[in-house]
Formats: sequence, C-alpha cells, structure tokens
Amino acid sequence: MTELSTASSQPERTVTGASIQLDGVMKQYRGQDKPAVAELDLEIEAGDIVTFVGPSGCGKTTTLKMINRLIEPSEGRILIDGRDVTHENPDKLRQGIGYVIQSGGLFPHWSVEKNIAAIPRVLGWDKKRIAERTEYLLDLVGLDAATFAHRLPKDMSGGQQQRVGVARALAADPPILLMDEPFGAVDPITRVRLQDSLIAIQHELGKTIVVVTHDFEEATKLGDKVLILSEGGHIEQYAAPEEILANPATPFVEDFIGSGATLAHLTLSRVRDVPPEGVTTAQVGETSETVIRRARAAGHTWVVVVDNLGHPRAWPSLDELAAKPQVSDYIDRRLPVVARSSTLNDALDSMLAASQGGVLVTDGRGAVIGSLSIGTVMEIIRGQLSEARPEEEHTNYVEHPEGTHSGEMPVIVAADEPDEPA
Ligand SMILES: Nc1ncnc2c1ncn2[C@@H]1O[C@H](COP(=O)(O)OP(=O)(O)OP(=O)(O)O)[C@@H](O)[C@H]1O
Repeated sequence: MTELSTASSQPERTVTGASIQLDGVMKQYRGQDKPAVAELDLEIEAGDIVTFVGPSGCGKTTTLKMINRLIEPSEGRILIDGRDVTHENPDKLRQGIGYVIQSGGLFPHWSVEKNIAAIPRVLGWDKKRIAERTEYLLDLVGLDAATFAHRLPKDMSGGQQQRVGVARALAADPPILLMDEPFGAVDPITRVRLQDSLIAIQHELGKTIVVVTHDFEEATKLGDKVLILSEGGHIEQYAAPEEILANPATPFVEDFIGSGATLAHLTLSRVRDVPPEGVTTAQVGETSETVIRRARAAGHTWVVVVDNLGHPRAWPSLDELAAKPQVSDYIDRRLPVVARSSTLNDALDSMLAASQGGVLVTDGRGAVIGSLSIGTVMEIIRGQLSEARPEEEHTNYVEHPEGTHSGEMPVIVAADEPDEPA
C-alpha cells in the first residue's frame, strides 16, 4: 500500500494461435450477378490480431465466415497452419475456431456457466474440468465467477454479455478467434473497456484473432494489421496501421481514412507509451491519518482507494479523506480508468466523460499502476498533430473542451457496465 513503482515492462509475447491463409477464395451468392468476394488471397500470421474494415457490403463478413466455413467458398482454398481445411468436416473445423458476434450471441435460457460449457460438453469434458475452465475464463474476461456463473444473459449488461461471449468462444482453447462487429452494440466507454480487455487477453494467450469492424479507429487500435476492403472483397491495403496512415496505398484508402486520419493518429499512441505518474493507494478501513501521512511523504494531494486485487474503488483528495477517521468503503462508479493498452484518445475521452483532469491507469487485469494527467496527454497529442500535419493550424476538441468548437466532438456516454466488480 505504498507508492507504486512507475516502471512498466512489456510482457513477453506468447503465440498459441494458428496462421490462416486464404488462397484464391471467391464467393458468389446464388441469384447475384457479381461475386460478393472476388478472388482473394490473404495471409494472417499466427498470433496476430487482424481487423477487416471497409464500407458496408464490401464483403467483410463473407470473408470472415469463409474462414470457419459458416459460408462455403465457391472457389479457392482455406489453410489453417498450412493444413488445407476446405473439405474437412466443418463441425470439427469450428471446434478449433472460436466465434463471437455482436451482443455475445448467448443462448438466452442458459446460465453463463452453461453457455461457456457448450463446446466442452460436446467434447466430452468432465464436470470438474468444465467448472475449472469456466472459472478461469470468467476471471480472464474480468467477471467474478461467484457473481456471474449462474446468471442468465438477460440479467447482465450488454458489455458483460459480450465478455461472456468471448469466454464462451475461448472455452475449448481454440487457436483462432473470429469476431464479427463484436463491440458494435455497446456504449463508447464500455466499448473502450472491451477493446482493452481483448488486447490484454491477446497478450496473455497469443491467439490469432480476426475482427470485422466498420470503425476505422477501432481497426487501427486493435489490429496488428488492418485489411481495408472495397466492393467485391477487393484488397485496397493490408498493412500495419502506422503504414496505412503514413502511406495510404490507393485513393480509395486515402478517402476512406480521410476524416478519421487525425483521430487515427491519436489511436497509435498508447497509454503504455507514456510513463504513468505514481499514485498512493489505500485500502478500506485504514486510518485516514496514516494514509494522509503516506501520501504527503510521496508529494501526492489525493489517494486511490483499491480493493484487495488492486482494482480502484475511489479517488479522494486528502481533504476528503481527512473528513473521516477511516478510509470509507465508497465506490465511485464513474472513475476515469484506462488500461495500458488504451489509446491516448481513449484516455482523453475518459477524462472528459468524468469531468476529471486525469485518469487512472490499470494493468490488463484492472489493477491500478499509476495515473496520467490531462496536461501530459494534451502535450503529446499536440506534438503528434503538428508532426502529422505540420502545415495546418489545428483546431480541435482538445483546445475546446467546453464545446465552444462547432467541429467534431467525441461522443461520450457516461453509463458504465453495471454490477461489474470494481
Ligand atoms: N446470403 C446472401 N445472399 C445473397 N447476397 C448476400 C448474402 N450475404 C451477403 N450478400 C451480399 O454480399 C455482399 C457482401 O456482404 P457482406 O455481409 O459480406 O458485407 P459486409 O462488408 O460485411 O457488410 P456490412 O458492413 O454491411 O455488414 C453484399 O452485397 C451483400 O448484399
């Protein structure tokens, strides 16, 4: 419970995923004159997150579903880890490929536990193994097993259902996870948290993950590589986000990223790229006097109250603390919190949503590791903007936090995921 170290170390990258290769894949739906996806060649490296983005109807979902053969290609081959699976038993194929859709796609009359156990049961796992796996997966996706294992999906928020959807897709430990607009149905703040969870899970497990999204900012945040498609599943560019922003391959790409480019540049900088400022933490029930003394010694004017997992509960000033003899058990549901994998744009959104001049930074499991002030974030963003567009004078919401600017403002919804363990 003393001052936290601000040192941050990058976890080693593990890869348990499989490579995916689409070789001359084509899909012509019956009754259509043009193919939905004309001949497509694509290689996805094991352990990468690849995002598919492009205008509506360009063939993103069709391409995704050809990977697990929910849609059978009219022509071409699909190879997983070099093995041609085009004619394998599709049910068997799908046991090795997790699939997540918008809103989680959970069976509504089944408890969370039963939903997660769906594939393990088919695979004949015994009860003990299933129970252990369920608990591990709920913890992995940030849900408390004791609270949620027996709930029905209707008694959970959209974000929580989506977390269960991810846990279910990972149940049999598949090397590949396919996700179709997974975060399309949740509010923007929950969406950021789900994106950060996915990145943390990916760092921990090293799966190969393919995500369809219509949101270019999301595509650049999540993707090691981004596939930009135009009509007919035509590849306009397939590259790392930095490469796409620096060198758009075609006029289509330039147009597509156009207005989103400035924002997308901001999404390239992560909270983990900025050393967090140290914070003093305290636990419920400690005497306020001791905590205040500790915070003053560290030069802090506020402390972060955390639970026994290090998750933040509240962020009181020393004056607020001094009003009570002990640290209270108050939980602030609107704390501005971002993960190390969040973008600086997420951090700024979070501060604005909570009307706070700073944000708490957590690790992949939600434990506080420091804080970031609005001044630091704005300084970095300003630097980036002038690097990205040196010839332009920038006026954007960073300089107009009170809505005095008529241009694009970030959409902020303060609603949190209810009942989530702090
Ligand atoms: N079952 C189907 N039968 C006939 N045509 C289809 C079928 N499914 C999709 N299409 C057509 O194929 C094209 C590609 O559709 P697809 O759903 O793959 O696009 P998308 O990029 O995922 O679109 P969106 O972003 O709107 O979800 C579209 O023109 C669509 O109308």
